[in-house]
Amino acid sequence: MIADLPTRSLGDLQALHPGIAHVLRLADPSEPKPDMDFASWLETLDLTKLNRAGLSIENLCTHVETLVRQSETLRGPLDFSLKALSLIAGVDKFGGAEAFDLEIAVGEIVCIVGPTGSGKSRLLADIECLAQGDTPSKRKVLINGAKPDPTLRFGSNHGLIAQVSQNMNFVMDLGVGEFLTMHAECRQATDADGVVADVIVCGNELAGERFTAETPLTQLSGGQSRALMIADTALLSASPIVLIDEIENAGIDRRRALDLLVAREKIVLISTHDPILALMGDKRVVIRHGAIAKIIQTSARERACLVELQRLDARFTEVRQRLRVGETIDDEKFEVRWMR
Ligand SMILES: Nc1ncnc2c1ncn2[C@@H]1O[C@H](COP(=O)(O)OP(=O)(O)OP(=O)(O)O)[C@@H](O)[C@H]1O
Repeated sequence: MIADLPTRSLGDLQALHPGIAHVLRLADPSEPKPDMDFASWLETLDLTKLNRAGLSIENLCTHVETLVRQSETLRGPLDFSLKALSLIAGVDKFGGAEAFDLEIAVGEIVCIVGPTGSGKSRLLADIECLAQGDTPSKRKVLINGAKPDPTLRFGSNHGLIAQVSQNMNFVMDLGVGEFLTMHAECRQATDADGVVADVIVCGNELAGERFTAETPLTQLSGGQSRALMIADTALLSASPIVLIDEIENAGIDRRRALDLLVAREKIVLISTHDPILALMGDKRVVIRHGAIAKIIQTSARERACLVELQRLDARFTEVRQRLRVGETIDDEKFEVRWMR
């Protein structure tokens, strides 16, 4: 959880993002309590009523936290331009020295690979909190080659990093368009309607399955919500560093998603178990026992393999789609194509 969230007043939180005011009202329709802190307010909630509204303390906290982070990343441009992000080596899970530092330039995509539990999310979390030797991995993060200004680190409004997390369950009873309009307003976009329409078009290109401005957020599928958040991060967020904890392989156009983010001159780090995504990066970082064990530049031959893998993936997607809609795959024409 964001460190100071429990002690922030409801009034402060509401002022941060109109979506937060909406969620708080949903959970507690009684008189507003602007002076009460978030933790004390949670204790006053009636769990039965909360459940009836489709909420729980856990998803309420996750949601408010997501919106607080979003309001931070929706802020105006930073007052400096990001050129490079560096991760100075720390220690592995056994306290042994990590073998490599990591240098990432603007416009680069870095994929983080490694077995389950090896420490991929830890690496992303180190970047997210601009670690300074004070996390289990003892890594240090540098911005443009220097230790980040403490205001960037502890000011809860730094807007340097946007995170697209695995947990994108919306609890808000809002349409996609209303939700995006709130973002555009927070961001003080000059053409809010235009940018909202662009995010919806992009989200649809990524998701495959169409949604509209009127689609309620709660009805989006996992893939659609992820696609919406990626389009929103690319087009509306000012943050130059984007952290993504896996993009589902079902249904999202991964290449387009990455192109969209990189076109905005962002540094993108993706933790993934997906071979296609892993090969789409400029380089991939291999994590073992909590530390960087290798940094591999994606070679021309690997890129050629990627083309072949994408061809197979397209076939696989086609079979999935046909089976999903009740078709069979035993017609001769399809078999001939499949064997090619
Ligand atoms: N260098 C380290 N030192 C100490 N603990 C670490 C280190 N790296 C990772 N860990 C811890 O190991 C556990 C597993 O790490 P993490 O969740 O990052 O793995 P992961 O590779 O993301 O797993 P998955 O693929 O299942 O999502 C976490 O509790 C994490 O804090």
